[in-house]
Amino acid sequence: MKEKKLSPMMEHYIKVKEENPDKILFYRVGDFYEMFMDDARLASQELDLVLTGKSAGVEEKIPMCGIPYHAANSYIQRLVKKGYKVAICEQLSDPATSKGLVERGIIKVITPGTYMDEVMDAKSNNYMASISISSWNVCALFCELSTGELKYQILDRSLISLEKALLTMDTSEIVVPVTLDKRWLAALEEMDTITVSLQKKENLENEDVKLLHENDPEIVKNALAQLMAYLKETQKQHIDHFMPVTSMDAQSTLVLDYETKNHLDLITSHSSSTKSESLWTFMDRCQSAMGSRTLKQWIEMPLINAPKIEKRQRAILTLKNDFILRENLKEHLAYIYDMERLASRMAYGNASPRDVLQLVTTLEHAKPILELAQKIESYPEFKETPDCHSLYIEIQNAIVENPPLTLKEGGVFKEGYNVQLDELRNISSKGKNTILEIENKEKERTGIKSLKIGYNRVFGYYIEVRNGYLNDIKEEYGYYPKQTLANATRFVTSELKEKEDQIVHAQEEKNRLEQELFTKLLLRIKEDLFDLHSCAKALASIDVLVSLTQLAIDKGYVCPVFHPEMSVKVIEGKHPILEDRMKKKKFVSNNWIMDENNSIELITGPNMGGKSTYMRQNALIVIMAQMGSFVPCKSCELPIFDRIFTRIGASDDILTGKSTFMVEMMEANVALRYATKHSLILFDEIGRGTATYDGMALAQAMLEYIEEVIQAKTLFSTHYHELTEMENTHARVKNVHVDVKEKKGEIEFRYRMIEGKADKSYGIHVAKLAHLPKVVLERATQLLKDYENIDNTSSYQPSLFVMDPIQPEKSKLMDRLHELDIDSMSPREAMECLYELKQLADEIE
Ligand SMILES: Nc1ncnc2c1ncn2[C@@H]1O[C@H](COP(=O)(O)OP(=O)(O)OP(=O)(O)O)[C@@H](O)[C@H]1O
Repeated sequence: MKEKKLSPMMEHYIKVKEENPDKILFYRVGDFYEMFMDDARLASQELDLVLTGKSAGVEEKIPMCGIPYHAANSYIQRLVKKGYKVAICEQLSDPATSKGLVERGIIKVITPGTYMDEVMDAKSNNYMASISISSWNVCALFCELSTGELKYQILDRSLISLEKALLTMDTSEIVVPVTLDKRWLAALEEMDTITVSLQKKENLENEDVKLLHENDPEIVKNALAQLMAYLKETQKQHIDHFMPVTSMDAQSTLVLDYETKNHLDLITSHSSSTKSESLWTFMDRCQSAMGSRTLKQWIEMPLINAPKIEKRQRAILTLKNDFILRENLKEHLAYIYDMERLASRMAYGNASPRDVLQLVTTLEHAKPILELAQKIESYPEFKETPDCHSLYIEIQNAIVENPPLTLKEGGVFKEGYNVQLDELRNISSKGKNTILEIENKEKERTGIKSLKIGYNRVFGYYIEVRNGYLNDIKEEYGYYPKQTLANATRFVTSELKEKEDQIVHAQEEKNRLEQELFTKLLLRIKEDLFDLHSCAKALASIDVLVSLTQLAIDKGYVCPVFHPEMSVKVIEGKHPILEDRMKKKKFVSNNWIMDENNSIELITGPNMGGKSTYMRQNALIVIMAQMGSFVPCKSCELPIFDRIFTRIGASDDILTGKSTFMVEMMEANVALRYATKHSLILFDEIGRGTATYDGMALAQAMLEYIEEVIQAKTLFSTHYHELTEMENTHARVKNVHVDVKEKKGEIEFRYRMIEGKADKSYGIHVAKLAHLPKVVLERATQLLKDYENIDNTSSYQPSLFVMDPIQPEKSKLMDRLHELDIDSMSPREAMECLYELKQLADEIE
């Protein structure tokens, strides 16, 4: 018996699938994208599709599911959001005219990092990162296809720093070299939210070299070459709408690492309370998506340069004082679409006529916005910003006021824009009249009143005559029968055919010409891409400045003052979000005052007393101040901080599954190693995760180290009351505590920070508030009395020993030496590394 073989189409499918094992293959068959075998099983589950079977030549049916091609976008979006890659295998030849198997091939691969449909979340970025590794360090080159942004970060050669950098940027996909160390690859693949793609090494194409600056390190060049090769492979075209790469230079911004951003709920809120929100969503009064994204960047990267901060402050002050200017700007900003993404989509070539309309609307308002913004004196660059007005005039002259959603429907261009298009439009619209004229003429000469001319896709135009009148058709009329129906016959005449050819031809020509003109228009827009991006950036900044002004006005915030000394004077500071959320109770404001010689505020007081809130509010005030915003307090004098370290609340490590205590120690370690005199450290109940004496000993040792060596401004909350003794022995330690009132065994929280130490913990009182069983509370009270009678503190000695300080530079040097993989270094890398080691060593002196 002859062995059954797979059908040629299935054989082709299997071949393509073998070449793309890590992608879900959308295989175009007629009006559907079909998925087969494992892909079909997976997609049917992920997309709730019905799994059917296809007879593909062999006995057993092959699992199959499909989606209509016109609805593919939403399915692709769902798969990509879940981290899958989708390869689109399209029909490349027309099934109607091709003989044998229709030619098919992959036209595009859509991945989490390359997805750039218009429905993507407008306010958030979708970064993908190309990772290149040398034996010395790691470069993460972040790119956003939808905005054309390229920026890099150079990190230590450590997996943890890479993972944190990727999480900080909310990276959806990474491209790594195929040669990547197996251990690293496995760890990166384990990260839940990131899709990993491998790429072979390629050289950087000449035209992409212009994206780099002369002094960009070699490792950045490698990352760019790898990224461009990957994009070419997946997008099947060379991407040429990127802006030149920029460095995410840590030196010019206040460093907030991944943990700090999380602990302070800067971008996403981690609290389970539905009322809570992040600082970003709280502050955001931007009218455009570009503005919201820029505000996010300002929050994540506050400045450390006083003139740059003051530039933003002065702009807010101008806008605050000029009501008319502010209101006029707001009026125009309401019409600003996502110009950054629109311009990139156009340069990429997948823009729709509606996108072009949105760009025109944006540009129409860009000019008055930039003109108005010239009044903001601290931003002289707004005077130089291109308003792209001539491009606006050109597009406006081309596009109708209300263009259709897609090009297919036609009617995108204005009358008078192109002579040839007008002529073709004339012919096809006249065509309808011509057909009507023929119908009337035929009715007259045959005398058949019911005769009519119709159209179908198979026969084109035809004359339909009811069968009862067939005898009235004379031979000289030249009627050729085309189709016989039950009660009528359809004919054509040579005149009808000739007119039909003209009409159909004009229609096809018209469509082709509109497509051609639209492509030309996109290319014209692409010529101004650079200007469009600078204009978009300026509009986004103006939007943020107006938004910050409105926030300051709505909430009565004040302008912070910066000084070179390391003293802090925040009068009546408030937690911006908590203050706003409190409806029934009033938020109690608190001063935060630390003079030059003060380094540590040791905060004691009962649980629920407001210690964490006080620490967080101070960190948020610092961040808001250094991003240029006004702040929630009565007056505010601050130094410029270089970095904020936080250890607040209990959390496990989402990366490596470390215990709460371990994470606490690791975070404390980072602060102790890298904090400087200009840093701000927030330690919330450090040491509570272990036995009391262990915890207390660790806490005191850390405090002593900060006090004696680092001298960073530190807010340290604790329930170890013994630590408050340090105030007497360590000059830079100051005790503060939260005020509570105790009345007949009940406590009343005052949320006010006052000088001095707390005398009691009130833990049992708080437990009572939580409605613990009465018997448990009674037993605890009794035990507490017993404990208090044993004098524990007499054995406790606040230490005065002087520690050998860890020099941050020295530990950095040692870390680097340990990390070195000398065998895999090229002579050049070895040389570069030697220079860097020498520099580190010099810094220690
Ligand atoms: N300044 C304030 N004004 C009004 N209410 C406040 C203030 N500070 C805190 N609260 C309220 O008290 C609650 C507890 O505050 P917070 O978490 O800061 O206490 P805590 O002292 O850190 O407690 P624990 O030691 O248990 O962590 C807050 O959720 C808020 O509702």
